[in-house]
Amino acid sequence: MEGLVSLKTTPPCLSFHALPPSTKTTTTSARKLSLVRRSLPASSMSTRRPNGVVSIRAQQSETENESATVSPANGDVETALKVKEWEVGMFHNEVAATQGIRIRRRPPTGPPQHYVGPFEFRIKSEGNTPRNILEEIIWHKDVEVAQLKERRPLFRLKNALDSAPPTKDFVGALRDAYQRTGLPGLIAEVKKASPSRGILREDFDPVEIAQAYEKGGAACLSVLTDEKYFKGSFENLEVIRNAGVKCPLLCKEFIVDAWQIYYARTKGADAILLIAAVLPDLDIKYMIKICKMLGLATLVEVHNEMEMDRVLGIEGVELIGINNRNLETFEVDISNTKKLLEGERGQKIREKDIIVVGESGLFTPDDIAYVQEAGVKAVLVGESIVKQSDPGKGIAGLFGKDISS
Ligand SMILES: O=C(O)c1ccccc1NCC(=O)[C@H](O)[C@H](O)COP(=O)(O)O
Repeated sequence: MEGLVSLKTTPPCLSFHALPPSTKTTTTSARKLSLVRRSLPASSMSTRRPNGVVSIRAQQSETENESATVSPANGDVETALKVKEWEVGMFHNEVAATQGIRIRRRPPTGPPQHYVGPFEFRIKSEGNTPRNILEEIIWHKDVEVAQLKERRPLFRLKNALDSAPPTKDFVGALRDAYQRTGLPGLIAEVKKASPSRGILREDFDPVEIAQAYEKGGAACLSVLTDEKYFKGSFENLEVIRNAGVKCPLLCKEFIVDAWQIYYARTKGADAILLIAAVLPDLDIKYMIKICKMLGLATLVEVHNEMEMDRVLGIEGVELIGINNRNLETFEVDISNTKKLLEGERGQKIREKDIIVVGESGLFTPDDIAYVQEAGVKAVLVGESIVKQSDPGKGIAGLFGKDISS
């Protein structure tokens, strides 16, 4: 534990004995926790601390620390589950690293924000500070999804899933648009803000923007649902779907858990984004299967050669997005699309009849021509069109011609 940064309600010298009696450990609960820990695989018995399980004093012995973490108020089972959940997160980080994935699912030393009884405090260390914005988003998402799942467990979504109308054909819409116009099919993004650009549009009406995009010739729409970093929401997805928009809808979310896919389906999604920089192969395979079962398309997003090679090795991928934005540094370079489609990779993509979507940083007809020349049959565009007073007309500006008919 490297440093206590801020302490909200906690006394200056935080120690186990300073805590109210309700947070003290009972001998039985400590014994039960130790049994749970013993039942975990040997490889996972590291000294790192589990999420939500806090070691309070830097100099405490391991036994004392464990005692201090168990709260009878929360219950033994809850504590045991937290330990297991944390172990799974750590295992996930390890598997991901073997596939060249640099984004860790969870902070290796536990979250910076801690709660013990009525106390809340922050501990900052190298191990709980995200290395870049994508990692920060993912750590936040992991916690957010755990809370959402608790409120709406899968079995509660069942009715909404059973009564959801059939999904629309996302891939078919892109193919049709390409055939109709001879230009890449447009996935137009309903995007209010982004971490790299801040607020893109103050007068943001998701339905108005979606309808303008549809009128302007978009084949599909992408709706950002992340609230914290993009000021999007699942409500936006739902209102756009319920407003009678015919374009298939991509749920633009940072998926870390299959639960989000089911939830997106209940909110009107027709397609889901899976980010290879975040998800190991096994997760991608599993999630593609779930999507297929639910009638959803998947757009699997890559940023570099290694991710492209991994994704090309996965069966059942129909759409690959090449993001020109480095999600770790924000740098945008549209030549990334060209680089990843050269040589054998491009050949494999054509053989597999995969549609490639060029994503991010596309502003002009020349940009569109450049990525089309590189081999894309679809593009995903946000900033350059959402910022126009009439986003529909912005589409004509982007393509250099009216593509609505
Ligand atoms: O847009 C960002 O700043 C961003 C930051 C971190 C992770 C993802 C981010 N964007 C998601 C996207 O991929 C874009 O919204 C999408 O490709 C459209 O890009 P653009 O046309 O440049 O708005």
